[in-house]
Amino acid sequence: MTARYVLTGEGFYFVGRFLSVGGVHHGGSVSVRAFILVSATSVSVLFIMAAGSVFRAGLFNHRVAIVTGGATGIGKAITAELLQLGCHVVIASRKSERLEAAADELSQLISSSSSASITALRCNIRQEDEVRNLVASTLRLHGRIDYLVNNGGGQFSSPAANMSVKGWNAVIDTNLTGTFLCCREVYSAWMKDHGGAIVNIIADMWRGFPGMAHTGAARAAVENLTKSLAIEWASSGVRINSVAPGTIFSKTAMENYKELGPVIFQMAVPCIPAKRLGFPEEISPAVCFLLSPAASFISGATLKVDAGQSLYDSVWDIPDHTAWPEPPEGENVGALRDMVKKLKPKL
Ligand SMILES: CCC/C=C/C(=O)SCCNC(=O)CCNC(=O)[C@H](O)C(C)(C)COP(=O)([O-])OP(=O)([O-])OC[C@H]1O[C@@H](n2cnc3c(N)ncnc32)[C@H](O)[C@@H]1OP(=O)([O-])[O-]
Ligand SMILES: NC(=O)C1=CN([C@@H]2O[C@H](COP(=O)(O)OP(=O)(O)OC[C@H]3O[C@@H](n4cnc5c(N)ncnc54)[C@H](OP(=O)(O)O)[C@@H]3O)[C@@H](O)[C@H]2O)C=CC1
Repeated sequence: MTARYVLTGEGFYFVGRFLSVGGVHHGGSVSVRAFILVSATSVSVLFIMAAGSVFRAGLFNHRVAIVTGGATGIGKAITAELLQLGCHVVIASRKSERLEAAADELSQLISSSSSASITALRCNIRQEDEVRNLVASTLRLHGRIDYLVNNGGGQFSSPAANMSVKGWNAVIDTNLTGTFLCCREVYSAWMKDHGGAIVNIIADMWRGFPGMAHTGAARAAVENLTKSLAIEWASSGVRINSVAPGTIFSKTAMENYKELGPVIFQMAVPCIPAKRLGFPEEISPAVCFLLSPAASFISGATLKVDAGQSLYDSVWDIPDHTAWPEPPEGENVGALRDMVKKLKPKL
């Protein structure tokens, strides 16, 4: 059953709390699905999920967020969810056309009674002066910055041996240094004195990132940066956490890899315990949770949102080879040779 509601009052923090929700509050504008459990003696609302957000509408009213890369893919889903929660969102990236198109589209999500707004600002996070301008412009516009989502970034696919220094640096400068610059500027200009919450998007780089080693190195560094800043900035009331997505499909993510895009995404599916790709709308609730008061005691943490992918298989195939040095001679190597001799006739 689908209906239209505005969720107000207490209750809608995240899915885990749904079963303790006592009442449903009706109004007008956020589309939700209600699952109704009917038994012989009672009819009860089992749980309710907003199409755009599972959180309480108005949770981020009058708050201000910067989302880098907020015009596409995961960043766009985060922006949409923040807007539905009443937040003023500034989206920032390099391509003005994309930014403006997304701002136009996403502004349709804002109901006339909402205090939310969306602003598009061009910024290359690799450029220190552009990051400084982004933060200054946001403060001029809204007078505060409560949240920063470092989502802008990316990489190209290449064996490490073929990477030029320029290509390596482009990825490190974007994913690591860009994230650092955004954190530092937002902290210095606002959060140092007023607190706030930061989420850094990293990746499933727990077993390395073969085929995209530059991004694996950068994301692992951002995870460590997150921990350092969680300690250094705790006394300012700043919480900072990371979200590590698994393989998340979006049109723009696929296009980034050009003709390899469909192959890269298709190859990942067997390695995902869910046996399907993830979607940006499956990342944004984790980000909103970490920004929200529901995460008030969480800092320096990483939330994997990958359906268990990081615990499972790798897309990187290692062909059979004899390139490794022989093991040291001894009784165990001898025993192995004997075992192989006995097994061989049966193979
Ligand atoms: C599915 C798996 C999980 C998915 C994870 C995701 O993140 S999905 C999200 C995916 N979304 C994104 O990743 C979105 C954002 N990504 C990007 O903007 C780019 O991928 C970027 C980070 C490389 C920056 O690029 P840019 O053009 O602004 O950078 P630039 O002009 O400053 O220097 C570029 C230098 O880097 C090199 N090089 C670049 N491309 C290739 C290549 N294909 N081949 C080889 N090399 C390449 C080359 O050396 C080049 O210099 P050259 O030889 O031209 O003088
Ligand atoms: N999709 C996936 O499977 C995974 C994605 N990630 C990461 O999540 C983030 C979002 O990716 P996704 O939505 O999938 O892919 P997209 O390609 O849609 O998003 C990347 C975004 O980053 C922006 N961006 C790139 N470089 C810069 C820069 N120098 N300055 C400012 N903005 C920049 C891009 O905008 P513009 O080009 O206009 O600058 C774009 O909006 C990225 O950091 C990505 O690497 C992590 C793990 C898995």
